[in-house]
Amino acid sequence: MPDWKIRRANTIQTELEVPGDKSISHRAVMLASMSNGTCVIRGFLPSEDCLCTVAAIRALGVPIESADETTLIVQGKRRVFAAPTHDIDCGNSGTTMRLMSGLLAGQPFRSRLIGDPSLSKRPMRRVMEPLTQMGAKITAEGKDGRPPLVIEGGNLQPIDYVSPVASAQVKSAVLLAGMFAKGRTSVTEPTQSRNHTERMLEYFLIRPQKNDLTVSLHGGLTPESRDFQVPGDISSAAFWLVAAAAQPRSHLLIKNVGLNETRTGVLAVLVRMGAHVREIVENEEAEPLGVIEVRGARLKGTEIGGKEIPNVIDELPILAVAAALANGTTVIKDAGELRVKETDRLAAVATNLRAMGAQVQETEDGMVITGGIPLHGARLDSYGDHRIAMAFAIAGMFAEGETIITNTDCVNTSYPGFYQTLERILHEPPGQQTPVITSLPNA
Ligand SMILES: O=C(O)C1=C[C@@H](OP(=O)(O)O)[C@@H](O)[C@H](O)C1
Ligand SMILES: C=C(OP(=O)(O)O)C(=O)O
Repeated sequence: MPDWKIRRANTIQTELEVPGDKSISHRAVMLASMSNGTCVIRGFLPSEDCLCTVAAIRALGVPIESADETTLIVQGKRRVFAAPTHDIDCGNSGTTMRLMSGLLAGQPFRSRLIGDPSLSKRPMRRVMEPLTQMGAKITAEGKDGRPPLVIEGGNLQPIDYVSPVASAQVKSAVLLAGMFAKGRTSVTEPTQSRNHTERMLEYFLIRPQKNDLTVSLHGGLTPESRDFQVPGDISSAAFWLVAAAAQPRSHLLIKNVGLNETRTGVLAVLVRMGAHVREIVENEEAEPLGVIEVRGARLKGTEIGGKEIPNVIDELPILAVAAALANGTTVIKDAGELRVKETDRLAAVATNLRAMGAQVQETEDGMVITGGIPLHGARLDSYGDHRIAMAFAIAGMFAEGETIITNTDCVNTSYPGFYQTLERILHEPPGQQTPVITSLPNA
């Protein structure tokens, strides 16, 4: 993909939808593959990360057909998989590697998981430790628990695992392995992370139990095959939410978007920053889904930390951009996990914001942003990280002069079509944009 060239944008007055949720798409394919029949997954996200999960599951002998780009038909294999004949390539996707590790830990064969250069630098001990305690043999071929991973599984014992990190990937890896263990496996996390695995296990009638920060399940059960609707990804919506929230007179409606309470922290933060945000859950089957409406305002700084962090973890780059556009100081803390994502997101955000003229002080586990200083265009690297590319495309919409984002192919890992929507918003003057026809009641 060529470099993106971005100029200051008009106000946004439009409505749009975002592609399917990435976390939920991965999990839907994995659980459907273990089920006892055919599952049709609608609204699937056809991004590179999720297609890695599809390829990984196909490599285990599970037939997956695509009726169209966003509809998959998965023939569940009742938790009995075939040994892969080649390495499983997880590409850029931490979720694929960590969740597949859990599933493969339960299989009586050897598999090898590889990733791209970015994934090959990410820590895997966090899943190796509990899965090894359960009885799987896992070797990391990279330094200090880095990929590739070689897994020889089967014959698992249940554990009660107390995770040192609030990570949905760790929790999900242990729960997926627990499906193959003899007895009850539990995971306790330090703070609530996204709960899609628990919700989906419930939907597929595995009936996990939840007690505060502990989730447990009985091994040996086969998920009951069911069709599944994936909602739009609120982490993808977050880019447009900030673009509208930070611009007085903007008005944006996002439809068919996931509103799971462990993912909507971005809305709470934008409200604290002074934006007018409303959400309505219209449908709740496996996952709540509905509409978000945002009206822009002059934003003000806030503090983001503690228990809120797992709920906004992927939105912190775009929230840092919002902070640079807001009046006053924003403090982001307790977010050290950002250093082990696709790139060191704290360093990448601080470097790029500074290149645009913002005042940012990076800390060990966050940053302090003094907002309100006008941004100017700059040439910015994405560092191969989709969320950095998209966050700074939005920053460019508020900057004087031209912003160039290089290394933009990475956006296909989570949001194919992002640039097309960006172009539509940049080039359609407010009067010609798809109008916001529906406004939520009492708007
Ligand atoms: O479970 C998931 O689908 C995810 C969990 C989060 O990672 P951690 O579990 O490492 O916090 C998040 O950053 C990632 O984008 C997706
Ligand atoms: C961190 C992310 O994903 P993953 O861990 O699956 O690579 C993300 O999408 O921001």
